[in-house]
Amino acid sequence: MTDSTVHIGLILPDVLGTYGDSGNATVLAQRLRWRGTRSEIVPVLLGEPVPDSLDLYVLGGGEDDAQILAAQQLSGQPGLRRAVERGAPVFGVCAGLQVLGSWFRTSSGTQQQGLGLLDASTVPGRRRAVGEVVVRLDPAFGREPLTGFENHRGHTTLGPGSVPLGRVRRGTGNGDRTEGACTGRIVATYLHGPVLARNPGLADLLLGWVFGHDLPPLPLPEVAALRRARLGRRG
Ligand SMILES: NC(=O)CC[C@H](N)C(=O)O
Repeated sequence: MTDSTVHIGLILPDVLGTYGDSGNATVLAQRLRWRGTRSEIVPVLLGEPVPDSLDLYVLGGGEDDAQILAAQQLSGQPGLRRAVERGAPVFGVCAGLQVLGSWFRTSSGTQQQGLGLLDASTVPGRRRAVGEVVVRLDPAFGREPLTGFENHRGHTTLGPGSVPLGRVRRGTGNGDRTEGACTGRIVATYLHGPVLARNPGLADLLLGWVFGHDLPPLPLPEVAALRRARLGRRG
């Protein structure tokens, strides 16, 4: 952090804004506010350079054509890559995951290079995956199951340079019973929700990386109740 304000880069919300994933930036800012830390959401729109100085970056989901545009726009400039080299966390959702990967092929057969920040390649599956997802997380990413909503056709295969976030209990995820991808501090998932609203532990994992230490939990009964409902648990 350059000062006591955490700067959250919201990358291309005008292009990757279809599924409400910009809410992930709002969740991060609110969790900081609840802990008494100032933050600023910095939207980076199409045609603007990505500043390499921000503390954390989020990318959302979008349609095939939108994500081709996003990949072309982001690969033509050094901002995000420089930020990653500095150790800044990056969080991508669905199209964001695919764009952060090595390459993806869309439903119409167009193949597009991604940013290569994740070792992940994506091809269209036979049918669209739509619905609720529950994932058993690898303990490195949290102890509680990840929940969210998926709406995508892409199936993603990880190479040795990335690890999945966990294994799918319900839903499709990457398409091979794994879900999401991580390399260093780059984390991506197929889940919408916004996913950080539904999974505050994942939000705090990212924020902990910004601060360099784990953050104390925020006891929020309404968030806990929502999680229980999503997981089909009583009480
Ligand atoms: N929800 C999304 O971001 C969709 C991503 C991509 N267009 C797919 O269908 O796989």
